[in-house]
Amino acid sequence: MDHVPPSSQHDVMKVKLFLSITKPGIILGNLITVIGSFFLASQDVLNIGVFLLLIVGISCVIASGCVFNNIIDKDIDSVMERTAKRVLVQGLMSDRTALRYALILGGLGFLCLLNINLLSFLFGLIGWFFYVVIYSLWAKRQSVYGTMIGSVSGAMPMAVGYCAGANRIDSGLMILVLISIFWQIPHSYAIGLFRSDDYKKANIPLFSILYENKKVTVHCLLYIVVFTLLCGTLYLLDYAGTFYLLVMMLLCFYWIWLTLRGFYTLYVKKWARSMFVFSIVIISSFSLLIGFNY
Ligand code: HEM
Ligand SMILES: CC(C)=CCC/C(C)=C/CC/C(C)=C/COP(=O)(O)OP(=O)(O)O
Repeated sequence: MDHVPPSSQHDVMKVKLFLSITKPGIILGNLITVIGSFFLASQDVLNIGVFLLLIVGISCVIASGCVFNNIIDKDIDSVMERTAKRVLVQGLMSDRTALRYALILGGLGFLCLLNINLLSFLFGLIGWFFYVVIYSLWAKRQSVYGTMIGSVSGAMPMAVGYCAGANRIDSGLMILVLISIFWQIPHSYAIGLFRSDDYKKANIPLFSILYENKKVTVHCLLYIVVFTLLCGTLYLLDYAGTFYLLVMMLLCFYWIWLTLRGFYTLYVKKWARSMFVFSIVIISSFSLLIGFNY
């Protein structure tokens, strides 16, 4: 027998809807990079108040962007198997409610970032603008460069974290942004390969759909080699220590080896999925290492 009263069950369902429409997986992934870059930039002094404002602020700003994306992408999401069960596609929430929710999340998030410093606020705004306006409204549907544009937005949470800790633009910030961009492109090309049927159905002009697998693999390899060099540069400029360098180089070489296997694999989707999983492993390890090994 079910002992939960129907009204509480209804409330739990509602909370779940409001949570899932914010894409919690993407928020959590970004939070790992935000925390790493904040700890790296904070060096000796860790301001707990700023840390809390940062976590709440950037989570709400990303959540706002993701709810807007859900509203804009409803037609695309409805034809892709992976996204067909999303809240708005299923009609479980009205667009109007979602829009109000996105505005409240954005307002709250930007207020928190503004209370940290102007740079954190501005980088948050750039990230939101790139994701909602340039990526979701235009590039994802129209341009083969959609992934590059999306990756600019995805790099901004790291810039926000860095500026919350250091409040300046310097070589450390620029390398972190580049590392994030060069990581995201193979991350999303891999997804494009193992979800190719979905993206074809939705008519999304992804690089990994328009070009043959070998060319995509060559591009992934180039991005990952540059990512490796950038990781090394962070050590050379003294932003990270020897333990960071050793572990990162091992992980990068493994990623390069995994990419090379793409040239002769017969199971492209299986290989692409392993590239996606490893991209998550390497960015999480990177964030932990820069955060704890000054
Ligand atoms: C720093 C930026 C990024 C981070 C930290 C990140 C992190 C993640 C994480 C942790 C997941 C798994 C959780 C989930 O599926 O909800 C994921 C999935 C995904 N990411 Fe990323 N991502 C970033 C950028 C991008 C970019 C630029 C794109 C595409 C242009 C992208 C597209 C996707 C898609 C489509 C999935 C779902 C994959 C699937 O299950 O089929 N991500 N990302
Ligand atoms: C400050 C700020 C708001 C930064 C943005 C952070 C962020 C959301 C990063 C992910 C970037 C991205 C292009 C994801 C794919 O979206 P998609 O719409 O192609 O994914 P989907 O198919 O799962 O909807």
